[in-house]
Amino acid sequence: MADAKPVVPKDGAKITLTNGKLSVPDRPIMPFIEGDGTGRDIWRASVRVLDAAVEKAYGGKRQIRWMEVYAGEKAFTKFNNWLPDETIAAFREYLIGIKGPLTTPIGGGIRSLNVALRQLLDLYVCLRPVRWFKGVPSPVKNPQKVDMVIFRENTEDIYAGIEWEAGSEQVKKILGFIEKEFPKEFKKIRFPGSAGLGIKAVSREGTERLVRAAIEFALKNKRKSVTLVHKGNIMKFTEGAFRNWGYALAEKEFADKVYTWDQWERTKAQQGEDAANAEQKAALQSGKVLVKDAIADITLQQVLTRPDEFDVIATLNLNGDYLSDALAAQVGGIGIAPGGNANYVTGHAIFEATHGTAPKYADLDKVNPGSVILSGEMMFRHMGWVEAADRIIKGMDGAIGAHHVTYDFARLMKQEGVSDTVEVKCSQFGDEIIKHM
Ligand SMILES: NC(=O)C1=CN([C@@H]2O[C@H](COP(=O)(O)OP(=O)(O)OC[C@H]3O[C@@H](n4cnc5c(N)ncnc54)[C@H](OP(=O)(O)O)[C@@H]3O)[C@@H](O)[C@H]2O)C=CC1
Ligand SMILES: O=C(O)CCC(=O)C(=O)O
Ligand SMILES: [Mg+2]
Repeated sequence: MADAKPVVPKDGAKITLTNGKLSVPDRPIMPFIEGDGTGRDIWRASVRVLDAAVEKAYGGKRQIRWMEVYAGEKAFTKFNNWLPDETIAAFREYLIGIKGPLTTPIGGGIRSLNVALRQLLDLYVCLRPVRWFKGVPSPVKNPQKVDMVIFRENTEDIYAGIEWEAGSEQVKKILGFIEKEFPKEFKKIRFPGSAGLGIKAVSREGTERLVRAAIEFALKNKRKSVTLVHKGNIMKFTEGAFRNWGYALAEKEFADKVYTWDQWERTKAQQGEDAANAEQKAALQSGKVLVKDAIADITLQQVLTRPDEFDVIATLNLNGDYLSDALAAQVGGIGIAPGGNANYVTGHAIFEATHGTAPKYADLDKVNPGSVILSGEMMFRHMGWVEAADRIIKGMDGAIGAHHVTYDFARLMKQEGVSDTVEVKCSQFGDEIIKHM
């Protein structure tokens, strides 16, 4: 079996990070994973758009040197290995990369390769901006009110993959331990004989680095608020602790730049509600960012009914997963939902769509490549290649404005009575974006 060592482009150079500052050469080597299922069609369309944006912006002065690295079905077929060490090493060495979606079997089989990549590279922020592009069909009346940026904790929570199957020797051992050491809690396990078990680990360090990144983003981008989304009323020492550590971090590290609902509560207890309201009003008028919190279930209702009350959202891994797909629906769907996974200290980052491999559409040249293309747009902006990023936005606006769109947008546009809608293939949507750059 061949080894999975990537072929390094000869005239490319590495992106590096020195004293927290990215240094991007004109021909950066960029590792990419094509992805499973629809990933193949999407990548083919996306790479053309990304290259065209760079060409139009810099006329040959800058070019990406793509370097394929392997994971998922392609890696397994070629190398009998779902996630070769060489792939991790390449993302480590070249700092920034991009990937298509990878399949994860349900209820057994391999654990998520997507999650593994995030954990192995300690990419603790999953950043998923959700905003509406003019003309994108939406199931809600005011999609322009949706402008949120999700900071999803990416390395902890129930996603750490510490689980044991019902009936296994491991479960029997753990249950025996709980029964002996924590008999009161053991009694709360309704059907111990047939229960599977999972561990939800949420730490202060993990929370603090995520919330710090969210607040820094809000300050840098002049956003109004950061909402800590949790289910802390039920899961007190994990999700509740996330809320409490988040507030404490905000007040400790950003005292002169934020106002928190915890402060409001304390002032209310000491001086009454009017004083607390006046204090909050003055703080916000002076330009401070409001740090507040919301319980996860009602959040899912309120992001729909009162989207303008949400801006930056900092949340745990599972909540962030649910929220990102739900919010994507409001701005046209998962076909246009980009993202990035990053470690803000080491500089490592892998950009990827929010959606998965949509296997029923694999190799039909049908789905929307928009999410991966916009993930590339985020990547260019992150690299400081803003002119190329702007070209992508211009191309996307133009293609959508011309109503030449993939099936997902066409379906919604037809429902909205947009009579000149033309449904195009995945590859053709890429052409449309390039045409309008
Ligand atoms: N980061 C990653 O790599 C991720 C991987 N996955 C994995 O992907 C696999 C499939 O997961 P599944 O739950 O079906 O979720 P998917 O996101 O793959 O697909 C769900 C539905 O979303 C719509 N959709 C997805 N991608 C696009 C696109 N590019 N353009 C337009 N519409 C799109 C389709 O809707 P419709 O049917 O209405 O047309 C599709 O049926 C699983 O193995 C899962 O684990 C899932 C999420 C993220
Ligand atoms: O890894 C997977 O298969 C799913 C991950 C996912 O849904 C996500 O990160 O949004
Ligand atoms: Mg998801």
